[in-house]
Amino acid sequence: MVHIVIPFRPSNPKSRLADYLSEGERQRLAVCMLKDVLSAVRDYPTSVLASELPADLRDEIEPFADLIVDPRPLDEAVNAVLQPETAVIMSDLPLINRKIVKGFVETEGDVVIAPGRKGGTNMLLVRIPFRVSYHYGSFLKHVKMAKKAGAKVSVYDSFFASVDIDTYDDLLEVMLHGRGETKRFLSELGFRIVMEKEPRLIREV
Ligand SMILES: Nc1nc2c(ncn2[C@@H]2O[C@H](COP(=O)(O)OP(=O)(O)OP(=O)(O)O)[C@@H](O)[C@H]2O)c(=O)[nH]1
Ligand SMILES: C[C@H](OP(=O)(O)O)C(=O)O
Repeated sequence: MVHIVIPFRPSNPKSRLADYLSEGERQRLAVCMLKDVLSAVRDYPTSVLASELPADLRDEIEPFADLIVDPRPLDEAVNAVLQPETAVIMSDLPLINRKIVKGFVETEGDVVIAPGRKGGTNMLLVRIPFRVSYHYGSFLKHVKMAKKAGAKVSVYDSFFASVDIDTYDDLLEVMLHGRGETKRFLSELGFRIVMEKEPRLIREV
């Protein structure tokens, strides 16, 4: 069975949202998104690969996944645990669900990628030895690396899996499509959708 690894950095998360959310709000948002991802992968053995893990967070996550703490940068930490039949699923994908994860892990290919918008790698499944190289257009890098290794590459096409939460505009997608803890948290913070020619996100204070 595929083993799932979820990288997670709790310190100063989602810095691209710093103009809209306090650091405390961003930390809570990151945990809510992680918990929504953990709910989506609950049919598979899962490890959360955390850069650090304060005790309160450890207690919150432990019931749902094994915990690996590795302070090294993302690529190093993931490559240290990556082996065939591993799926790396990012912790900032609050719209994925069990059906999407099942379809992803059952997709044929030596390397299966669910791309993020703007060139990211939101979910990666490897059935061969492989090393990741995140950020800076990682989707194209990973496809090139896999093809250079002679691997069969499959792209898993999923809108919900493509929505990683990085910028203010991404929050609108959560309010439109979310059904879990992340949407509930943003609603508690006062975020609302204004139905105009294009739906618009506002925050009522
Ligand atoms: N274990 C581990 N996870 C990381 C690290 N950096 C990012 N992540 C996780 O990888 C996922 C995607 O990374 P980013 O989108 O860059 O997340 P982020 O660093 O919180 O966002 P920004 O501050 O906007 O770059 C997020 O779910 C992070 O929690 C790291 O150094 N170690
Ligand atoms: C982890 C990284 O996320 P991004 O920086 O694209 O949001 C990536 O997908 O390569």
